[in-house]
Amino acid sequence: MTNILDVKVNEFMAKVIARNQGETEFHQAVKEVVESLMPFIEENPEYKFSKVLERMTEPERVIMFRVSWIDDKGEIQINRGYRIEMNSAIGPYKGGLRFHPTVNLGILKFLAFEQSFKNSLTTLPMGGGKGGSDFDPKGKSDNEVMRFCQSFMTELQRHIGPNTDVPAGDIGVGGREIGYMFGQYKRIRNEFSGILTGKGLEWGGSLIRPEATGYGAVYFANEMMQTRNDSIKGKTVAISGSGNVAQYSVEKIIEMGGKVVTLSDSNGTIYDPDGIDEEKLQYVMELKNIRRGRISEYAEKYSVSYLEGQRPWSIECDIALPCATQNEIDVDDARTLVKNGCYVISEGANMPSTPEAVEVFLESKILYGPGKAANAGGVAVSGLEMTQNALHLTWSREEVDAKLQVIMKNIHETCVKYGKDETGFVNYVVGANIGGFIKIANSMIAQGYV
Ligand SMILES: NC(=O)C1=CN([C@@H]2O[C@H](COP(=O)(O)OP(=O)(O)OC[C@H]3O[C@@H](n4cnc5c(N)ncnc54)[C@H](OP(=O)(O)O)[C@@H]3O)[C@@H](O)[C@H]2O)C=CC1
Ligand SMILES: O=C(O)CCC(=O)C(=O)O
Repeated sequence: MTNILDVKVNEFMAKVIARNQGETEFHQAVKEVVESLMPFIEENPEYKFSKVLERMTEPERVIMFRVSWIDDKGEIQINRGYRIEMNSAIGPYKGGLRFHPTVNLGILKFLAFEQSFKNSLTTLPMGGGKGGSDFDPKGKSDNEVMRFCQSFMTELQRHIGPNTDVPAGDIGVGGREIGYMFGQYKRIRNEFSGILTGKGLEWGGSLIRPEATGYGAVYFANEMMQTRNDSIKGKTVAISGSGNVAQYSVEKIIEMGGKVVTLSDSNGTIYDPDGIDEEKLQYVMELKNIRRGRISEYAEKYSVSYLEGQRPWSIECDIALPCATQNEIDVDDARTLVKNGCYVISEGANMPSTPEAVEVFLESKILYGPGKAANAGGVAVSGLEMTQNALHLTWSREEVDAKLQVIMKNIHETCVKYGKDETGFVNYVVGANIGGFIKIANSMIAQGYV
């Protein structure tokens, strides 16, 4: 028999799909949230009458612009730039910029939508936003990346500000790109202010911001495991990706006594059964952040297996940390992980599991931490960077890390509060969605029908 709530979800989604045609990742992100929230909204009619969810799925503002720049051969290149200003009910728009050839409107809208909930979960005053470009930094010289970033910021600077919209990094945007964009903003506006986070330490950045997403995802896994009197010590961990989030996840897992056996990039996976130790991690950081090489070089250097064109999910592990990109765990990967004994998933990436994969994790009753809760540590420390900028001071590494740990603990508690069912099982998807929603929804109602 069809459930009345399913009918309502389907009706809601039919409207979202009709208004946002072809934006499949956005539909996916919205559906997951609507499925979690529909029972809660039915029980709390003030949210229904004020159409909060309908308003939350419509960005407050979408900015799209041309980015022209000149490559090293003197040829003009044209890319498209975006900024999605999704929701400012609880603070200035906040969220990363992604530079990757797959970037399009639908992907950025899914990211901005998820970001609004994630930022609310941190308890810090940050609204949701996301942006980027279909520019591909791979294979470009530093000068080409600089010219692109300068052109991108020449337009973006009109739309951002420390109390308006504060972008940061995401895929393809790290310290180098943030530096070039910050320099261009300062040149145009003649103003040194906290308009980006992830800045260099010498010019307004926060200690622990580069580490924060990876560390936070590991802290979140640890919090989930503690509910079963378990810990990371002695566990085998599979990690995907080899960029910012993956690298600092490895660092924290090593520190907490676990063993990381995989890393990957878009070409393939390395499998190191002895584990990636601190020295090997330094090699990965140099390979990826300075030489900008491929992870296959790790396999050659340390004589371990390289699984060309494959993701890490066939490797036996206790804990999986997807830290690459959206939809990188499909239903078959999820079944393989569970069959092989994996019982903790903490998502460093945004929406890395397909809806069918999430269903497998929830049905198996493993500890599954969705990205909007598990990877909130990055934006949380961005929020702390904003606070330090506003106060014109800097906190020590220990202070920032302590605050990050408290924030991750609180996010976990919020998920438990709203996600625990009558059997005692915690559905972290439901918990994160309801926990993130309430603060935004109440603020939107208080601020009128805008
Ligand atoms: N940086 C942050 O603070 C935060 C990041 N995130 C999320 O974490 C994930 C990783 O981001 P981050 O580490 O910053 O990005 P980086 O650019 O530093 O690294 C991305 C990694 O993922 C791989 N990757 C990217 N796209 C694909 C793809 N389509 N298929 C397979 N592999 C891919 C890259 O491989 P290759 O080099 O081959 O492209 C690289 O190893 C993203 O989902 C991001 O949204 C979430 C919260 C905060
Ligand atoms: O630090 C930030 O502002 C954004 C981080 C981010 O892009 C994310 O949480 O997905």
